[in-house]
Amino acid sequence: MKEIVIATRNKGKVKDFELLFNKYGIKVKSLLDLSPEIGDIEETGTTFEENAAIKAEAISEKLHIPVIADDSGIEIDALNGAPGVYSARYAGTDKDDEANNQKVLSELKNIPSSDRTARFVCVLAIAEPGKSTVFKRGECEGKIGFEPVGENGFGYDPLFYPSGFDKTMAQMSPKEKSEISHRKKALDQLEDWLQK
Ligand SMILES: O=c1nc[nH]c2c1ncn2[C@H]1C[C@H](O)[C@@H](COP(=O)(O)OP(=O)(O)OP(=O)(O)O)O1
Ligand SMILES: [Mg+2]
Repeated sequence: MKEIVIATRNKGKVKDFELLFNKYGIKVKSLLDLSPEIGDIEETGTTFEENAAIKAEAISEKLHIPVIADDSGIEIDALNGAPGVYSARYAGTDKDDEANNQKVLSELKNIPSSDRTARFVCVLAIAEPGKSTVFKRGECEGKIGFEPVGENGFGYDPLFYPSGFDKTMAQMSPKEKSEISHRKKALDQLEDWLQK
C-alpha cells in the first residue's frame, strides 16, 4: 500500500486523513508514528499557508520525502476572523480543546444566532524535495452554537453547525464529516497529485 507522511501530531486530524486517504488506497503516517526523532515545530507564521509550509518543509527536509502538512482553524465573523491561525492556542495553553471552546462561547455570549456565522479553514502544504511547495485550501461554512454538543471529532467540532445541518460536526459520524469538511475540500484539489 502507498504511504504518505502528514506532518501533524493531532490525533483528530490523523483520523480524518485516514478516512479521506482510504479512498485513494493510501496509508497515512504521522509524526505520532515517527517521533521521538522529530522535535516540535514552532508555528511562527501569521497565515495558514505560512504555518503549513513551515511544518511540511521541516519534515520533508529531514526525511527527504514528499510530506503534507495541514494548518487549520476556525474563523468567526463576530470576532473579526479570530481565532483563525491561533485556533490551537486561543485560550492560552496549546491544544486545550475544551478551554478553547469555552473561550469562544464566552466571547460570543451576547451575540444572537444570526450573527454567529463562522467557517473552518484547512490549508494543505505539499513539500517535495527539490520542488516548490504547493498549497490547497478548503473551507466549510457554518454557525457557532450556544453550548458544546456531540462526542465525535475534535477541536471546535462540538460548537460548529455546518450550513444545511441541524447538528454539530461532533454529532456527525466520521464518514459524514469526511463528505463536507474543510479538510475534504482541500484534499479534493490534490487528486491530480495523488494519482501520480
Ligand atoms: O476539523 C476540525 N474540527 C474541529 N476543530 C478543528 C478542525 N480542524 C482544525 N480545527 C482546530 C483544532 C485546533 O484548535 C486548530 C488547528 O491548529 P493546527 O496548528 O493546525 O493543528 P494542531 O496544532 O492541533 O496540530 P499540528 O499542528 O501538529 O497539525 O483548529
Ligand atoms: Mg499546530
